[in-house]
Amino acid sequence: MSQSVPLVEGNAITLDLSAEELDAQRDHITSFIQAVVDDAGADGAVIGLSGGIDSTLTATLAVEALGADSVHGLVMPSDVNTDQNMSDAERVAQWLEIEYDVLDINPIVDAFFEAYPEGVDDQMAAGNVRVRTRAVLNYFVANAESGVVLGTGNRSEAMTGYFTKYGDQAVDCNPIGNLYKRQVRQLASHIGVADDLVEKAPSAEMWEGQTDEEEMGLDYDTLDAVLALHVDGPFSKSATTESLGVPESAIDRVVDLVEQSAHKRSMPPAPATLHR
Ligand SMILES: Nc1ncnc2c1ncn2[C@@H]1O[C@H](COP(=O)(O)OP(=O)(O)OC[C@H]2O[C@@H]([n+]3cccc(C(=O)O)c3)[C@H](O)[C@@H]2O)[C@@H](O)[C@H]1O
Ligand SMILES: Nc1ncnc2c1ncn2[C@@H]1O[C@H](COP(=O)(O)OP(=O)(O)OP(=O)(O)O)[C@@H](O)[C@H]1O
Ligand SMILES: [Mg+2]
Repeated sequence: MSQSVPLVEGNAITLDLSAEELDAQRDHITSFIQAVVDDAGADGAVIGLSGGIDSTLTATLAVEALGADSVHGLVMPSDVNTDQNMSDAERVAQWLEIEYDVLDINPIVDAFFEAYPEGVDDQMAAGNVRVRTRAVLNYFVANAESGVVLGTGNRSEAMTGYFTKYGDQAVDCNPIGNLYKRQVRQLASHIGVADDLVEKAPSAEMWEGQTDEEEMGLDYDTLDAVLALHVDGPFSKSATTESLGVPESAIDRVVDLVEQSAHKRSMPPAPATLHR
């Protein structure tokens, strides 16, 4: 199955995967996780659990790939996480029967804020500190337990740069990185994740009340379709506009997000070697 060529029948876009395709994705991703852990010579995997669908699906597939004894979940509340999400994160760990710890990141984040109080009122800067603090803890556990850190980034986030550089992106692999967000939900539902988790509004929870769709100014179904048709696929701007019935401004917004975030998808550049 190709992710780079969207399926279009007439004017209907079928980003949706069939049951056979979802089974194939399930096998493909679990094989990928096994290969990453084997190649690293690691004993298992560490994953942050947020109660959101990306970490829930990734953890579920990791358990299928490695066994529950080889997956360690970290639930890392801060004062801007909802109790509902944190209890959902614990519920997922219990459902999967994996070892997990609840690590309060507030004291760590506060230490950063005390070190540089000038940044505290900058919602984005402060939110990114929360995200990067979790990355440090993921690697603390991975180093100590000879594990790899499983990322939870999906294709829609990767393409738009909707992640914190060296934060939730600081991982050893992204098992669901080939799936658009809509397909993440489909696969999660297909493999038996509870409906309330599949249907929950996506949120980075970097500040109170944040939702992905509000911040991006786009709903995921539109974003995914524009990515699949126009950015990954061969459709022109006008053909995409016509097929989806969305304004050109939505296409421009997506293209802008993709272009502006190019720096997040490559290694930090250095000047070319000067020959002596
Ligand atoms: N052109 C360029 N070339 C090289 N580096 C460049 C650059 N432009 C910015 N930078 C660097 O990148 C920094 C900005 O990037 P970054 O620090 O990531 O911060 P930024 O992209 O401003 O914010 C992170 C975004 O990701 C979203 N997010 C984060 C975490 C999780 C989730 C989620 O869905 O769960 C979503 C969050 O809501 C926000 O929209 C700048 O401070 C600068 O250091
Ligand atoms: N409070 C938290 N505790 C542990 N891990 C977290 C927490 N918040 C975020 N993470 C990690 O950061 C990842 C990125 O967050 P993101 O919001 O994109 O994914 P999600 O919460 O799993 O799904 P959704 O996008 O639907 O909310 C999470 O999947 C999880 O691995
Ligand atoms: Mg989330």
